[in-house]
Amino acid sequence: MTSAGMLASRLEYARFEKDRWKQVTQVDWKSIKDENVKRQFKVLSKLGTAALPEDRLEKYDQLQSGMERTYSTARVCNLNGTSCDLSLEPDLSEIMANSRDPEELEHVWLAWRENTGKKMRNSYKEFVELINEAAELNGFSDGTELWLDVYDTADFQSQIARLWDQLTPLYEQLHAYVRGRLRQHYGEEVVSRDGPIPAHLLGNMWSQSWGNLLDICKPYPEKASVDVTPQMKAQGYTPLKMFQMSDEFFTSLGLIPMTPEFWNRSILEKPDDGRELVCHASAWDFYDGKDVRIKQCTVVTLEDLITAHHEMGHIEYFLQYAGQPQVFKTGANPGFHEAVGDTLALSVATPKHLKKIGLLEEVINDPEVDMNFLMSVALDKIAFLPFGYVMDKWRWGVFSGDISEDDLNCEWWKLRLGLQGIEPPQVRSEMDFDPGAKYHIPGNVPYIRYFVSFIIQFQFHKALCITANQYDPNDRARPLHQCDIYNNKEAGKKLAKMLSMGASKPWPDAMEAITGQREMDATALRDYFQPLEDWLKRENQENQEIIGWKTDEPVCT
Ligand SMILES: C=C(C[SeH])C(=O)N1CCC[C@H]1C(=O)O
Ligand SMILES: [Zn+2]
Repeated sequence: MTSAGMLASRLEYARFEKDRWKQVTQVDWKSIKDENVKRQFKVLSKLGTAALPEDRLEKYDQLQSGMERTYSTARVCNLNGTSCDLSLEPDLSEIMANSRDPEELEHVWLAWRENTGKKMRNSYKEFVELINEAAELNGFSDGTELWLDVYDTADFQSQIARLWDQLTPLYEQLHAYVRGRLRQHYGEEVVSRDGPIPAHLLGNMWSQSWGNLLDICKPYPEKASVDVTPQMKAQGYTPLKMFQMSDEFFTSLGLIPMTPEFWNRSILEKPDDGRELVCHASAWDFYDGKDVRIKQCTVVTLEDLITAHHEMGHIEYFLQYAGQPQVFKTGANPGFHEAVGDTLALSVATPKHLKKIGLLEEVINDPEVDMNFLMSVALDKIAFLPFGYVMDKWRWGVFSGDISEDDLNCEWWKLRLGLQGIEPPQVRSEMDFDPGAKYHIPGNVPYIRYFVSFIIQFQFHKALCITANQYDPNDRARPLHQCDIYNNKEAGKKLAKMLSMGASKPWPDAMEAITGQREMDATALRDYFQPLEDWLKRENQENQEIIGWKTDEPVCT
């Protein structure tokens, strides 16, 4: 469909939404006794960006599709300039993951931002005005209030701040250890003893997950690591096989199998016919209980096998709540939708499960192999937390006006330095717009959902592991990080019960259905990583690593 065609259908749908909204506002729905019906009206009483006058909505869509197009068509040159057609997926992501040449990493890091964020700065400023205009038309103060309304939680932002405070000590231990290993690898000239970590050395274009540094950060380098990418390639894995394996995990729990429409209509590999595609992985619901699809430019790596489970989690959720009224066909809150696949992936990534599926020859019951595994999970899950927070803490500040439009980039780097303890390879300025180098900013996808997901997926995992008799808090022989719920129908039943609720009840009810708790709680995450946290404290003490980082060096002027 052309962008003009997409625009026309967007406007037509906005007209439909506005008509429906006008009808709803004429009903005294707040006095309806039936809780389920009242809840449906409450959802329909919010209009979102469709409240904008048509010319402003058209501008909103034009700005967003323009920024997304800039992002998804960006190409950069390699270090020596012999090729200038490198795209993010797979080229630049592969370099950021595997290159150990600081000069090449710095070049790719800078070139990507030059060709994405920097080109979007003015569009984004105008886009923020329209988000705030839509918020006010919905009776909210700004875009932040509009975005957080879906959580229906009065003190949501302070709950997030509290969760991050609880997890900062663990993050600082990991940060100190990783900085130490990177300093050993690259030398003190490149990585200091007490400063922030250079962002381009962390194995990922946005420093959001550090799992690609396992070769440098493995606690016991001489012992097996669980990055089974080589075995996947050696066994001739294909993207299709990766999704079939994920489907098999879901059905082993008694959950709903992927539909024929899914297999016939999904795009599981980057097309090689020159079609431009937004390669960022996504899952799509066509709301008929059968037509569900994934679009993912999958490569054969463990990282993409985990992402495949992440996206299949969205699909399973779509299928489970297909019987709900239309307005309830979504997650209990956006974090729930992001947590489903990751929860199952916590079982898939275990050495025990990788052996079951033939990707690990043997699982040596060796505490050092175990520590290597825990480190691989922490490099993704713990490293991610401050990034997940920064992405929306910055946008909340921009929408509310706490961050002025003249300070967009330097306020971004103040948060990146303060919360993540990372610094850019070169001092940045307000000529740059580095937030725009991350898909979810031009794509206008709220991000705190992933922070919420990384907390609650451990609550879900812990509850399902207890149900599957794979974890007993009082039995050290069965630690949480070794749990694999594969094939357990009881755990599957408990998960399905929560998923089938969709958004028909407030999210604490859905949380209670699976965990017995009614709030987000970081205890399960801390329990999972306890053995690693103890190890990190000993290791950092032995190596006299400094915990924390200096913030006096300018990162943006
Ligand atoms: C996989 C998706 C699509 Se819903 C995604 O955007 N994620 C999953 C983890 C965090 C975030 C990212 O890639 O930045
Ligand atoms: Zn997702």
